[in-house]
Amino acid sequence: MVARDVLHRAPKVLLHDHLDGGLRPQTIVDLAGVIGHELPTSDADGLARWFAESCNSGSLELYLETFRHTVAVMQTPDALRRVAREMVLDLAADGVVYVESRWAPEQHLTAGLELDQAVAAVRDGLAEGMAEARVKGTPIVARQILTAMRHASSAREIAELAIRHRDERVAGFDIAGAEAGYPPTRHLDAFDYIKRNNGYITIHAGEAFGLPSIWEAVQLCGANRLGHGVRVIDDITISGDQVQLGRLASYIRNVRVPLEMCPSSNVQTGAVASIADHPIRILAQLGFRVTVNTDNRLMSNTTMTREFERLSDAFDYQLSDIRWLTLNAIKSAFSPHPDRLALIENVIKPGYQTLLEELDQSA
Ligand SMILES: O=c1[nH]cnc2c1ncn2[C@@H]1O[C@H](CO)[C@@H](O)[C@H]1O
Ligand SMILES: [Zn+2]
Repeated sequence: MVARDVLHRAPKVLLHDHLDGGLRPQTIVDLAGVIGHELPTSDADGLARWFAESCNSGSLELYLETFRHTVAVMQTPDALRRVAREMVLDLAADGVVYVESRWAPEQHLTAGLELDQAVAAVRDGLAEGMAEARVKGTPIVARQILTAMRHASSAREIAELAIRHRDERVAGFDIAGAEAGYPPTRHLDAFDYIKRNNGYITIHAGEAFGLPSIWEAVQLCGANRLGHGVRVIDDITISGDQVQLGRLASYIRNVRVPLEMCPSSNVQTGAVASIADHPIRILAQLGFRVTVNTDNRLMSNTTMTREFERLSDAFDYQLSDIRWLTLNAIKSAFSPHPDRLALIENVIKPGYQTLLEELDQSA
């Protein structure tokens, strides 16, 4: 098991974190006060508990209902900028050196914002957060992923928005929301648009629904990464020390499709029974391109440090395992290859080297 302090200091990479799932409780209270939005409680600690408890139902649909409150307070450029800036600062303080933060612009238009304005507000918040983090000595690279809601019909418009802003810190395109009943192929035209424009796609798939969703995402929609993807385990048969991969699982492993796994979130929505039962362990052993993510820090009352701590507890992961997971993540980022190499060589490898040497000396 790796000590919390070591995990905290280790450079970390976060590919799957929802901007509207990571607000500071006090910020929700502040912003709700300004617009007169009614919250379950106006006490920040009480609100943090309310989110975490409401999200423990074992149902993705109930889990998603809580976003009503965070989305409600993120409807103006000021609010979006503040939330984005604070997200960057909170992650930098947790030792995250690279983040792709996702959110669904179509959910932020109720006060009259235009899609492009909303994206610009988040871009400005990211820039402010990065500049402040650099001054604090905790540099971080922050980008956004634009999500379309899978039950809605704006996906093509959001795909165009993502391409239009790709040179302004928009790294890629995603779909999220309730999975059962809303297969990825509902939005084929959006994915097609992204592909034709050489953009990048991640798809929430294999979380609340199984292999057909994963297959569509990868083979019909051209997903470069899978959000969660936990159910790929359904295509793997294990009996004793015999392991048999089905064609889909083999394909995903062979072409190195990154799996954005979110352990705490998966337990809350019932995708897995417990951290100890999480398929991440076996998938990592089998050599899948596994990454570790927070999904929604507010709803899961978590951080990257905490996710690694829980895995390290459950599976006796060592710092070398955390390093492998982090390298998987940065290799899978939607940023230019030379930028990723620079982060690996200048930040991630040296960061782990220092920590590993410290651990050696104290052993
Ligand atoms: O784990 C998840 N699975 C599916 N959808 C999610 C998850 N977490 C958040 N969202 C959805 O994504 C929207 C944009 O950020 C959120 O508003 C929420 O509805
Ligand atoms: Zn998610």
